[in-house]
Order: sequence, then structure tokens, then C-alpha cells
Amino acid sequence: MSKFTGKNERNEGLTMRDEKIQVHRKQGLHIRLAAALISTLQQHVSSSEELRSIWIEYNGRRAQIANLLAIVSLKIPTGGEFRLFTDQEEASPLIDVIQDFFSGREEEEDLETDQLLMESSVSMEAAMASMRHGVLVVNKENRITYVNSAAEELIGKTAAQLHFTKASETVPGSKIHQVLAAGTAEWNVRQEIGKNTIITNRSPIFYDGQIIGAVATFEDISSIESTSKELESVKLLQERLQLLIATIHDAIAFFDESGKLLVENRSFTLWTRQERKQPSALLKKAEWDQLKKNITLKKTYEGREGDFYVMKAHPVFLEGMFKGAVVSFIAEREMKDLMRELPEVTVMPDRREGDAAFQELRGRSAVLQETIVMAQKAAATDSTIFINGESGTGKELLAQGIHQASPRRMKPFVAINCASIPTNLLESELFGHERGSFTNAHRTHIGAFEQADCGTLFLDEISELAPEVQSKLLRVLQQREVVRVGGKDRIPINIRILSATNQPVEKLLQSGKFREDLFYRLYVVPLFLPPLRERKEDIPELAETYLRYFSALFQRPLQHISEEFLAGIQNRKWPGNIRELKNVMERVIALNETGYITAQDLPEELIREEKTMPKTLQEVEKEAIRQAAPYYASYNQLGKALGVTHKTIARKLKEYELEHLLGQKEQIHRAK
Ligand SMILES: Nc1ncnc2c1ncn2[C@@H]1O[C@H](COP(=O)(O)OP(=O)(O)OP(=O)(O)O)[C@@H](O)[C@H]1O
Repeated sequence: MSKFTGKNERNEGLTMRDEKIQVHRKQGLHIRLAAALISTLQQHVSSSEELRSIWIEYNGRRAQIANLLAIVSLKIPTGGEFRLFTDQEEASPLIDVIQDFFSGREEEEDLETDQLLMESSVSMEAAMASMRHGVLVVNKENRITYVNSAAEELIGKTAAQLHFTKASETVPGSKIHQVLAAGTAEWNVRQEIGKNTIITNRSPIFYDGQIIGAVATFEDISSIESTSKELESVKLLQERLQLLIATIHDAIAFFDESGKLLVENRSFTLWTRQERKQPSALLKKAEWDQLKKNITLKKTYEGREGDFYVMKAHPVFLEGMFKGAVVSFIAEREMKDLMRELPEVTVMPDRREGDAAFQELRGRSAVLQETIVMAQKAAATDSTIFINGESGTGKELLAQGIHQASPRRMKPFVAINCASIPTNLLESELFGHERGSFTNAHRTHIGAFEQADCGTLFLDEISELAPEVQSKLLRVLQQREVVRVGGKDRIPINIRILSATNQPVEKLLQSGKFREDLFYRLYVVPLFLPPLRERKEDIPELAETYLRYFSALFQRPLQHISEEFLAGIQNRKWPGNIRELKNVMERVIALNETGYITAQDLPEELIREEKTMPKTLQEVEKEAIRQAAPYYASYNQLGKALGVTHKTIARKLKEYELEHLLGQKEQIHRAK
């Protein structure tokens, strides 16, 4: 017997009836009993739709009364008490029917059959619920009798919202009614449901020769579709890349992280064949270790025929992971040909590629290049740098380059010239002052240290620092905090210090005017900028740079500089170094009216000095080579022109560092 306790709750929330019913059948609410219940209920209604509002709840899970699989899967055992409720007044008589059903006489039970039926239906429901594909079942009226959770998700509605509704009304784009009407299955139909694209199979369900419903299974292929589109574009990209690699004339290849060759172009295949080199042996273990640290490699390689090649290996990182390297080989000969075609001043050999920070510093002399390479290395660290060099040698320019090449490049670069500010003001300029700390201190001043916070502070002419400021500077450097003049607060600072002087270091220390402890705090990485007289080979390039610069500034057509003029300015001591050369060029370009800058344009003082300066034989030889080299493209031709063998001229060009001039103006020469 089923026992029930009943009450009407018309005014409590939405619930119209809420009853508790206990199941006393031996197998609990098993499948046969559930089917009998639904069948009894169907005799009282004209459509299953009317049963939608009646719910059973057991153990916190709910099921609509007419959903056979759902109520069976609640697994209500014998003695189990379930909740029966509805929010529809019209359904109240049906609640009575259910109560009667459970209080009615016990039928004869077939325990084994019930157990079997129960197990198979519960397993079926579990199987359907766990399917990745959506499953939707309708009865012959096209009302939904079952949806699994994948179908709920795809349709975007819950099972409770869908049960017993017409599929054609609640499932957008549903065509399952066609299957009911035609009685034939449809396979692999592509269809849109909302934003999703699905592939569906629909088939009618027959029983006893009659169609009693239909089932649709469907799979969301939206992600597959977008993946295949992505794949298509990746394929296209790959084809383009392959085309690109194939058309590049340089030998180029891509190796994976284990050093295995993945892609190579034809030039690379030919080159390795010619050199009889195994691609995997091109890079040594130590070089791979460098690449793994994200360091680009560049080295020269001597080929079997004595030709030189420049090898570059760029590491490839993807989402922070080392994925291999792109390796390329370019014949040095070809690079030289290429360089000849470029405007002279844009070629900067020996500089780290891609690093524009030092490009303002013109000149190819080995001494300057050495300093720049060291500056580049030091820039990457936070080390304190001390720049030494005569006035006008580019100390400030180098300091700016270091800042630009450093990780602080996005932060301020503040330069203070210690010689140009009176001592009483310098302290406040450097460390700042509080309002009212001295007469005229009308407002608070933020000093250079604070302004440069997180960036770089460049202290130029540091040798001119008064002793009292030296002590304070030392304290700031030791403690990494500043106290404004007249202030009490210790303000922490994070700056990189660059300092410079044009005084020779020994002289500075010997003079006793500069504190040794402060000096060694500043002199951590010393960099030296050589005077212009020690790098005469940089003069033509500098002169051409300023020719372009001032012509553009004065809006004048580019003038032609004669060899005699270049020779004239190279034989000068330049006590004011590059600043002086710049001034001379400005004056010459401003005054010249012919469009040709010749020896006559040399400023008076230059000529006089040149005349009084005897030349050594070596200087004369170098000068002759320097003047001739641009007009001949090969050692042979140049050698012939100067009356020596090609071997001698090759050696001399190397010795005087004039190789870059070879053939530079050959075309002009030919055209004349
Ligand atoms: N290598 C270079 N290439 C091009 N221009 C340069 C180079 N070196 C210096 N200059 C130019 O020369 C001038 C002087 O340079 P800078 O002020 O950097 O020299 P400095 O050594 O700091 O001089 P000082 O000691 O007098 O302060 C500037 O106009 C600068 O642009």
C-alpha cells in the first residue's frame, strides 16, 4: 500500500499543490509501475502537454511526471518518500489521480522482469546522458519526450523547458517533423542552430508497423569548421612562406630545437653540397647553448674555395619556449657588392643588427667600433658607466645611445652638466629642494635624481663637481635614496648612472680634487671615446653626414665634396673634435654657392696648419690609396692604377682599414 500525506498550498509561492507520497511497491518506482502511472494519467488528459506541469522530486532531483526515463532514473526505492507538486491549478485533479494510483491495490509483481527492465532503462538513460552527441526524441505528435544534456546545451534550453513542447516551436530550425511525415530517415544533414553549426541524423521510430515518433542525433561542428578554416589559412601561409624562402637568394634553413633540419631553400641545399657539410654540423653545441639563451649569432665561415661567408643564426622562441633557429649564409663577396650600391653612410658594419640606439654615432674606425660594442654590452646591464674622452668626441651621444639600448629606454634620460651650473644651485638641481628651504625657493623643486627615477641620469663633466656636492652624491649612490635640500624624507631612487669627463682619468685622481671613493663608485665600466685625430678614417663619413644634414637644414641641394677637401680636413688635428668638424661643415655649406666643395672652401686655419704639417711616407701612401680605392672595383684594377700587385694592395687596404672604400664610386667613375 502507498501511504500519502496531503496538503493544499495555494498561497505559497507558485506551488499550487505539494504532496508527499511514499512508495510501497517491492521494486520501488520501477519502470513498469512508472509506465502504468503515465498510461493511467494519459487516460485523463487529451494531450501529454497537460502533464508538463506535474513534477516528482526525490533526493533533490526532479523529473516531469510524464517523462518515463527521467522518473525511473530518480531510482525511488521501496519505502522512499517523494514530493509531488504542480504550479497549475488545472493539474490539481491529476495530482489526485496520482495519489489514488499509489494508494491503489498492489498488482501482481514480476520481480525479475521489473529488475531487468529497470536496469536496462537506467543504463540506457545513463548512456544517452553521457553522449557527446545531442539526442532528441519526439513522439508522433512531434512533442519532445527526451533530450540529453548535449542536446540541451546545443539548443540552449533545459530539458524541463523542452519536454512535451512541439519541436517545431521550441527548437529553432528543427525539421524532425519531416521525418515523421515522410517516414524516412535523413543522414548527415548540415544545419544551423542559433550560432552553432550541426550535422544531424534523423530517423523515424516504428512500432508495430506504425510511426510512434522520431529520433535526431546531432553533433556540433562549429569548432571543427573554424579549425578547418584556420587550417586552410595556415596552409596558405605555409605555401607563401615556402615560396618566400625559395625565392630568397641567400642560403637559408630552419632547424628545430633538437638541431634537426626542418626546412631549407635550394641555395642552402646547394651550398651545403658544395661545402660538403652536414647541415646538423653547422652549429656547435656551445652555439646552440647561446641560441637557447636567445642570443643571435653572427660569424664568418671560410668556404672550401677560400671564399668567406657570413653566417647568421637567429633563435626562434614561441610563447617563451625555444623552438629552433633560422640559419642563413651570405657570401661576403655579395655583401660587398650590395654595400657598394648603398648610400655610403647607411652602412654600419660590425654593429649589432637591429640595434638603432647607436646609429647616430657615425664612423667605422676600429677604435670607435670597439667602444660601441662594449657600450652595447654594458647597456643591457644596470652597471654604472664612466665615459672618458676629449671635448666634442660624442660622450653625450654615446650616453644617449646606452640609455636607448638599455631596458630603461622607455623611462627618462636626464643629463646634467656639472660644470655649467654654479655649485650653490647644483645641489638643488641634482637632489631637489623643499619650498622655503632657502631664499628664492618659492616652490618645491624635483631634482634630477627624482626626475630620472627608473631611467638614466647622465652626469657630464663630473670632474667639476665641488667637494661638498661630491660627498652628498656619494651618500646618494651608497644609500640609493635622496633627501631634498631642506627636506627630511628619504626618497628611494632607482636609476642607472652614467658619468663623463674630458679630463684624463690619471690627472683627475692626481689632482686630489676628486674623491677617490666616489671615483671608483662611478668608474665601474669605463668607456673611452678616442679623439678625432686618432680616427681620421671616420672624417669623410662624418663630413658626408653633416653635408646631408646641413643641406637639408638650409634647404639647399646636396653639394659635392671634392677629394681635395676631404684630404684637407683629414689632415687637421681637430682639437674641438667632432663638434668642431660639425661647425666647420656648417660654415662651409652655408657659404658655398657653387654646389662644389673644393680645397678652396677649406677654412683658412685648416690650410695653414696643413702647410706646416709634414707628412710621413706612410701617410702619403694611405692618402693615395684612400683617394683611388673608391674608383676601382677590384684589387687587380686598383693595384694596376697604383703600380703595385693585387696582393700588396689587398694587404695595404686591410692595414689602413680602407677596404670598405673599394669600388664605392666605380659607377660614377665609369659614367664620367
Ligand atoms: N660619432 C659621431 N657621429 C656623429 N656626430 C657626432 C659623433 N660624435 C659626436 N657627434 C656630434 O658632435 C657634437 C658633440 O658631441 P657630444 O656633445 O656628445 O660630445 P661630448 O664629448 O659630450 O662633448 P663635451 O665633452 O664638450 O660635453 C654633437 O653635435 C654630436 O651630435
